[in-house]
Amino acid sequence: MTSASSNTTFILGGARSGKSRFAESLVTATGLDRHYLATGRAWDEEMQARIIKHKADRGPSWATHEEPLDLVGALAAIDGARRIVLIDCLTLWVTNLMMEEREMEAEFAALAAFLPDAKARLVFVSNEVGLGIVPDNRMARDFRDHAGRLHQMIAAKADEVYFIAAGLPLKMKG
Ligand SMILES: Nc1nc2c(ncn2[C@@H]2O[C@H](COP(=O)(O)OP(=O)(O)OP(=O)(O)O)[C@@H](O)[C@H]2O)c(=O)[nH]1
Repeated sequence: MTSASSNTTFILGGARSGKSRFAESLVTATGLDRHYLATGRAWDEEMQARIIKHKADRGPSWATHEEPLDLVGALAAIDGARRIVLIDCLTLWVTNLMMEEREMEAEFAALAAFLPDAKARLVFVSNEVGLGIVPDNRMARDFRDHAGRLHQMIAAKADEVYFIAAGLPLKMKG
């Protein structure tokens, strides 16, 4: 559970590591107004079905927001005291920014600048994609590097950081 004073939590883990479930239980335990900010897009039927199930599993006590690119704009629109926002997930945001050929460092800097001013508590979820072998193509290497830089920035600013493996949280900071 996050401590009462923590404002930003970062949850990092592999695919199907249980990070989203851990993040959702952490948010629920705070008793604050729950907001889910999805960066993912329903690009095929499998993803559509997965999203429908995720929404049903979260239930009506969550407000759902979907924003693939303007993360800071979406956070600013949701922001407010007594609120907690689960952002799921940063690697999909990085993917979407790369597809639109956005200036990554500027996007990351805008997010870094927003964090200290946020009135809502923020819980970021992301995929650790840097533990395998070096990808054999340029785009995948760029993606891995952007994600790694963004993760370092968020972890440095977060009050609490967890790494999730096999459904088990390892607290790394806070
Ligand atoms: N657009 C949209 N996407 C959603 C919604 N709910 C969940 N998602 C997406 O579903 C993704 C997580 O689902 P999964 O692929 O099943 O989980 P995972 O991240 O591989 O696995 P875990 O580590 O176990 O959480 C998130 O990154 C979200 O972007 C929603 O309401 N709308």
